[in-house]
Amino acid sequence: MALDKTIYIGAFVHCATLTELEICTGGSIGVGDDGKIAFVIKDRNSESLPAGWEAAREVKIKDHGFFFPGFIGIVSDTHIHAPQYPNAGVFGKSTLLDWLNTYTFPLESSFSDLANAGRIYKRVVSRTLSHGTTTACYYATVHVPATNLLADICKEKGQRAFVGRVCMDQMSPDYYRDESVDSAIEASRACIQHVKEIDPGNDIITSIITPRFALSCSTEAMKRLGDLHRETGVPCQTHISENPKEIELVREVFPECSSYADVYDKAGLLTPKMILAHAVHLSKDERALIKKRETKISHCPASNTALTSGAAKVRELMNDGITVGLGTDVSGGYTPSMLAEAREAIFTSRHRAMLDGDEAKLSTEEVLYLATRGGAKVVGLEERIGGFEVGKDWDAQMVSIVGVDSSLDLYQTVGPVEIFGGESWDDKVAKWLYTGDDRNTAAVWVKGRLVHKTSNFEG
Ligand SMILES: O=c1[nH]c(=O)c2nc[nH]c2[nH]1
Repeated sequence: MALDKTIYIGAFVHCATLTELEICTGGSIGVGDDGKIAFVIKDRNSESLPAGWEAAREVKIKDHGFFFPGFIGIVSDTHIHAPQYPNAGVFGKSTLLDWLNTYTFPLESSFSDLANAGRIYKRVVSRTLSHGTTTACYYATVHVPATNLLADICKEKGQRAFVGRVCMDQMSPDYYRDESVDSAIEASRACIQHVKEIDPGNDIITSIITPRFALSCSTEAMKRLGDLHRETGVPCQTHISENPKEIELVREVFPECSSYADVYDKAGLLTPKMILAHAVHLSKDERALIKKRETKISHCPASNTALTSGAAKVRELMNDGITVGLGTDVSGGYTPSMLAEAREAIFTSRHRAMLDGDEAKLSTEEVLYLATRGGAKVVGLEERIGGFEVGKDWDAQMVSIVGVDSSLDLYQTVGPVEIFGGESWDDKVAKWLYTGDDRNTAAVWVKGRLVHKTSNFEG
């Protein structure tokens, strides 16, 4: 469907590098009818519009707001369990292995009911879009029809998504598991085929091979999934080194492997197109192997704290040259908001700094980078999304922030971000990060298509 050529006018902010934001307060970005950025004007006072754009539609930022790249889930969200959304905030005092058995497997098994799956998946996609998540890496369940439905819903609502059918053929409950290696592979192939049919060019939907984690997959299943990965080129995602008891069990179940990372490596799964979630307790040798294989990591700080899994050493991972993004890990993580996740990443890093020294601290700029450009690299789309450059897709959110006006009632302002007038632009971005929420996400676009808007959006 062709889109209107549109010029987005006003302040825009994106990550120039890991440590620097580029803030253009008087900019214009032209987006063509193909949803791609056609031009970027950083200062409207000194540059004029390219020819042919005089009659284009205009969308203007008001007050203290700005355009920001969509989150890659890494905001992009690089790790989210869509079927677990009804349990967001429900985890008690559990830790990973009892949490899976008490809360997670019973809920996921209910996705054999397609009507139930549709109700929940529609909500997850709408909710994550409302928080500015333009790309999400979803774990679905073992069920083929429900997984395919999630892909259909993402396509219909316009969210860029990686959709994975979960494989689990061992150490899983009788009521929720793959019956055999053959049936697991066949079901994975069926989901890959479905995505090929609904989006042959992976324009916005991509299938992703998803062994749940080493404990729930036999060596044979992981090897066959590794073969499927090589044969199809379809990316992969799984969990690694999240919880000490889990790691101990992996050692017992796979005595022939030298480490958790080695289990995946021996199966042919440790590749540049694999996303490993958590990576809390990796050894130096495992980090070196992951770096060598160019495998990516999704840092999930909210979940790691909620399930008391540990505080990942993100600075160490980044210093090693490993590509890191952010994941909400709903429902190990309590929030579908990447903005909240970015805050959690900052606070987890402050706790690390109290143990390891100040270098561990992550800055505002760094977590916003992880949530945008970092996430784009994790999902292999850094040429297409993550920042505002000519040729990239317009995956963006309009951040709406109004100044404090004493004539307005407390609840007539937009969300809890309070701008009193003395703030620099860096301060405004920091205030959004620390105090903002989805009320500040006035509109969201994926590949130029408006996929979410609130009453604060006029355009
Ligand atoms: O955070 C997590 N969520 C899950 O669903 C899961 N499964 C295995 N390991 C896991 N970790």
